[in-house]
Amino acid sequence: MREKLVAGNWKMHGNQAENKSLLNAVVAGVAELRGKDIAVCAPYPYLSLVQTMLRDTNIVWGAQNVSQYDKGAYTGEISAAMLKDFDCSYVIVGHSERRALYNEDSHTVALKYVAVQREGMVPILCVGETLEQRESGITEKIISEQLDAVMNMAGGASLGKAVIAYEPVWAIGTGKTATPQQAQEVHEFIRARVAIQNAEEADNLVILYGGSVKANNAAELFNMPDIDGGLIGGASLVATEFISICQALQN
Ligand SMILES: O=C[C@H](O)COP(=O)(O)O
Repeated sequence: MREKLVAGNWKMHGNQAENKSLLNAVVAGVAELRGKDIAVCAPYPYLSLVQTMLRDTNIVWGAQNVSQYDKGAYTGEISAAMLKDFDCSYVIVGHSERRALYNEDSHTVALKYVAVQREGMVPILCVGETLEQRESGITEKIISEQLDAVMNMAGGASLGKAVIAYEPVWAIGTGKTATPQQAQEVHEFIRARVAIQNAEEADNLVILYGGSVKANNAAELFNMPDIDGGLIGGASLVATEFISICQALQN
């Protein structure tokens, strides 16, 4: 039985005061949801703050990126071991903003994925197509390439302890959500693709949907058979919205 998960991705937003007030509200608002998997992925400078504020709560925290290297002369980079040192649970890898704005290719994403798993954390691997790719009918080809880079990684990246987030690029921050049916179709494809290599892992794999999830559409999305929760951007910055989205896990 797969556990559903809601993970907030704060992206590059917030400051100490705003983060404290957001977390205070969210912690109180989801306290009754003990047993549900809830995470927030904060910007690096706030890792310590988030770690401290979430101690003894039912929310875990994650990071939004990681270096593919273990250690060394990589100015400005943050290693998986450093994140683990702050009790990080999840690390987003391959977000479309990083693929598009920082030229992260699927091979680099796969190296990051492996680095996260090596430290015992759970990677949230983002995959998804642009509008142009969808309209050209190559959504499945794009997703397959992004998945295969990880599945075919030498040394064997496991999809056993991982989360996949399907994030159609055209739905991110646009207010244009994929319909539950559109999302379900791709989620089902992802699970089937993973099942070719390992049916049990595919069955247990948590696949999140991300892209303009709000309080008013979360339940409908999360009720689809292959949608196991959400990766939430903008709405994770608004306590009432994020709490309602977490509550939608119960339906
Ligand atoms: O990581 C989160 C996604 O990019 C979705 O962002 P959004 O909810 O603001 O559309």
